[in-house]
Amino acid sequence: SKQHGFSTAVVRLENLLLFESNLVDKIRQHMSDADSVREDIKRYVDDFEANILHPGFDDLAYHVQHPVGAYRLVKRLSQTDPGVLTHARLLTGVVYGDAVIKTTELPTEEDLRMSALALIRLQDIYHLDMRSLTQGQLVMLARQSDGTVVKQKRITREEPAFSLDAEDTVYIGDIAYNEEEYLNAVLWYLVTLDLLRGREQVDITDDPADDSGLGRVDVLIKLGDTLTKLRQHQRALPFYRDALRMGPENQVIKSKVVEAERQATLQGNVTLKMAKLLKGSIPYQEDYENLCYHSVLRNQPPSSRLSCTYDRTRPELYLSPARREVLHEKNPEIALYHDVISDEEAAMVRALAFEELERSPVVSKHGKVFHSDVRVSETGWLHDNTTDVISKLSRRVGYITGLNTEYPSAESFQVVNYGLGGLYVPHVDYFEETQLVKHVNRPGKRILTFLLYLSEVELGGATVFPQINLIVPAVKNGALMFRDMKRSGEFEPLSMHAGCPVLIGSKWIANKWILDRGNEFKRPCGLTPDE
Ligand SMILES: O=C(O)CCC(=O)C(=O)O
Ligand SMILES: [Fe+2]
Repeated sequence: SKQHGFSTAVVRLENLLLFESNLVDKIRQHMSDADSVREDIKRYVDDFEANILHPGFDDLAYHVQHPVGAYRLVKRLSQTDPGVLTHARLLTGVVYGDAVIKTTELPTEEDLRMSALALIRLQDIYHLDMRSLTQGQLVMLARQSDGTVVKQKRITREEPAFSLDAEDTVYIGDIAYNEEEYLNAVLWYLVTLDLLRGREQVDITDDPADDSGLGRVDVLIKLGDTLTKLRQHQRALPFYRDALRMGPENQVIKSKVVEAERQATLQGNVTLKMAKLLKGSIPYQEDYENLCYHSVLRNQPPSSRLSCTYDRTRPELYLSPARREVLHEKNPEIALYHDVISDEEAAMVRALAFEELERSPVVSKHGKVFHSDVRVSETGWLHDNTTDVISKLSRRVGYITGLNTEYPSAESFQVVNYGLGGLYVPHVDYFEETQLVKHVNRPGKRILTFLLYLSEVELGGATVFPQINLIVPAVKNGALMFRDMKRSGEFEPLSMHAGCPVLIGSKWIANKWILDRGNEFKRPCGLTPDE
């Protein structure tokens, strides 16, 4: 599989959009110099401007940090003829990236599919109102157990407004259906019907199919089929019947109605609850999703501020103490440090890592390394000797933690940029014996995680600990520290943690894992074995 893509690291989309806006500027210039350009180039420029330029809105990055804006960009470019961009580049001399690249790499069909999955995931976990979502607005719903909406919270800026049309929403519904996420598919198909209805009202021609040929009948059948998959035959029936009304001669629809009627009768009057199917492979999935949902709904600093102290325990920290906020006193000890790194340093780390970024791996129970949507991000490793900035930062982590951070007592920095709806589901950072894969960078056991937040995240992307009910917001330039191993040398299962899906933003972090090697004597035993 491909080692990177446009939906697995938001920074790639940011770069792509910068390149495009530069390119379009130059083409415009070219045109105003009275040179004519090819018709397809003109169309490309118009399309770009219609999608990206919003009067009074100059935050270019926001377009791709917003999941609907990003989806639109990926879709537009995955359908753009690469030849057009190649020609435009030759015409203007604008380069993509640092070097002149022969073929401009554009988002693919797979990128579009992953962008759709991101929207499905975000809508699901953050309970986003569908209709608002199609208008590019993120509105969180709170539902009571009986299904009534009790609270709504709008969480996005008003400008710019991106939108999804019926063609988009039915495509996303199909992606959900193919992933067997039927409950999600129903939502996307329902909003598609809604959009088609709205379109019919403004459409004077009485054509039930829209420009793309998508008709109401198709969507009604999809709804019926999806509800059938959910064994909701009673609920499927009205959709099949509506479809039949629009095409009374259609034998396929007729038989669907008959079959649904038969199944509904068999089922009797019991209405099955349409509950979300937890696939069981994600530990603490419900707690995780709840914590993530609340982290955005509340959008406030850490819930438990036990104490905040200035760490001056070491002379190196005396002049510039790291502000230390204790989030969990022990078992495991968890602290948030503020202003560990400067804006300039963070920018430098991001830039250095960019060249190294590759799709993030996950390690199975049996030590197999693979890619999965339980971890949507790209990672790049930075050795201490990369530059002075990195070695200085590594030493600083050593001062703060009181542990040795020099190889082989610690791993290199693992820098991460999350993708669209990027997340990392609950996991522990330590490796069990069965998982010990050969890794040159990991000559020991992980005893402590030091996680630096290298960017602001506008919405979402908190770090959460599902077993101890703790939310840690991604505080730029701050660092989260926790123990993966008890002082006695045993694993600390309560260190299980996760990265919540990024709703809006480009989330960057850097992990420094400190190993037992060479830190044995700096890791005195606690007073009790479980400490
Ligand atoms: O991004 C986060 O908040 C958590 C990341 C994490 O747990 C990891 O990279 O191991
Ligand atoms: Fe982790």
